[in-house]
Amino acid sequence: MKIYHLSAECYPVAKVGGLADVVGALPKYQNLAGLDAAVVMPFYDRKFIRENEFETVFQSATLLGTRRLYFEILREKTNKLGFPLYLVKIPGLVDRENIYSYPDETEQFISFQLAFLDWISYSQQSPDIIHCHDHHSGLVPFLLKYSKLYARLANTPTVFTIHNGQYHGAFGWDKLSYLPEIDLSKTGLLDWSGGINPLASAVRCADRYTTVSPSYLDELSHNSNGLEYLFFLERDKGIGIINGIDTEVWNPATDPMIAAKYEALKVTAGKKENKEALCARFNLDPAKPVVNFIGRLVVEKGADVLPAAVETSLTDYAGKVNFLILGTGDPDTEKELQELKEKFPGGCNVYIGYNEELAHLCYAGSDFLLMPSRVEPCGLNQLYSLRYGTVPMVRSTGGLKDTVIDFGDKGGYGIRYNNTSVEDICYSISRAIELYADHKKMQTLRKRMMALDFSWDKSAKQYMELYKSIISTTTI
Ligand SMILES: Nc1ncnc2c1ncn2[C@@H]1O[C@H](COP(=O)(O)OP(=O)(O)O[C@H]2O[C@H](CO)[C@@H](O)[C@H](O)[C@H]2O)[C@@H](O)[C@H]1O
Repeated sequence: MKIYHLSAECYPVAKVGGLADVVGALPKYQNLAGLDAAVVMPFYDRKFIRENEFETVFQSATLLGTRRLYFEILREKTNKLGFPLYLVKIPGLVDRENIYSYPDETEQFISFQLAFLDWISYSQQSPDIIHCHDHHSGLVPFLLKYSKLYARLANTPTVFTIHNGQYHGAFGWDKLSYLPEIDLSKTGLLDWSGGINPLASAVRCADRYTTVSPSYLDELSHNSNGLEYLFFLERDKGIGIINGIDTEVWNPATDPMIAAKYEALKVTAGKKENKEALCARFNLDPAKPVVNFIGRLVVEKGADVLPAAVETSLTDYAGKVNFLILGTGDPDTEKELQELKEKFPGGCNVYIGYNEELAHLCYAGSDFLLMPSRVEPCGLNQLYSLRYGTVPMVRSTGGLKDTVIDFGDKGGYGIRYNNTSVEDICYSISRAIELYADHKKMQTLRKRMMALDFSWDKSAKQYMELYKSIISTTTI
């Protein structure tokens, strides 16, 4: 079965967050299971691409309105990621350093999708499934079905996965001319609230859509930044499949990015060594619990309440807890966190920026991982923390609800709370401090967490079943 995954991110080529982790891992597991899965993504001026060898497998020109854009499809020569990796390069438009936030982002992602479709169309390919991820590739299901240019591919089965339903990639109807000739009676399938909405269009036009956890599928009809009614209407087309993690990249027994490798049997000693390295680097006290936050400093992740929650905890439980925050995002939150670092030296430290290696050390060396997310479609951080024997402290939402059981419940191992609020976070911190003091309990929980299996095997199987069910219905 031939599958193309289309995505703006893919680890280790270009990563901003969890989308990259999923697209960098799922195809690998699919190939191990006997499928033929490849990734197609935009070209970026980044280290991985500069340092690896690529060959041009196709070149042509596509039309974006009246602009004629030359493009190339490059393929990584050695399949070193465990799957074929293809890059769409369009000089001057899709060849820059950053992944997001250029003023012509709409033009970038539309032309990326058009070049991909031109390539498979002109080179007479017939993939069994085109699997699109998030809004950056959300126009593909519509274009396949309703553009005359791609009529040969009109019955190609498509799956659309929503990693983040808050971003839609919407743009105005004045840019309709960027699309090739389409069936104008179908333009309603592009529209939401008076604009072209790639996420909404993909939900309607893909054969099936998936969310990265079952709970998130339920939540989208209550909270999806204006698409609630659409998700209510299209509920039956959706399926929630929880993300897995790449257990080769995230493995404390072999991880080259941590200070000391460890297995479940030696978890106490292994974490101690990593914690000492982490505390030495950030001037924290290894005798106290280290509570860590890793992620984008945005409202979705509850980062705006972090400064007040950390300050209140460090005041109310003075001398009993340390905080370490690794993230980047909203400038006001960054500033408030930096101020806390000055106010509580030795109690709180902050690393503003993106640092993959440090993230690994944090999962290994922290005792608790705080995730007060308002929205969390799946969440990978809590899965990584479980793998490294670090207790996740999560707000009960989306994938966090589906993957973390409170240690007060039977078989539990994490800390759960209901609200993204200073009160709930501080109360959870008090529970963490108490738990940390009980060495025996901590050891039991660490072993329990490390024995959990969140590898891709089960989820990859669910995607395979989904593909098969779509193929069997589209070919009848
Ligand atoms: N400053 C920093 N330095 C180093 N590493 C950092 C970092 N900030 C974040 N990371 C890393 O980025 C990843 C974040 O993944 P998440 O799944 O938690 O969130 P994200 O919101 O990006 O993904 C969206 O897509 C994924 C995948 O489907 C869903 O799990 C999630 O809920 C959804 O919001 C992790 O690998 C984390 O370690």
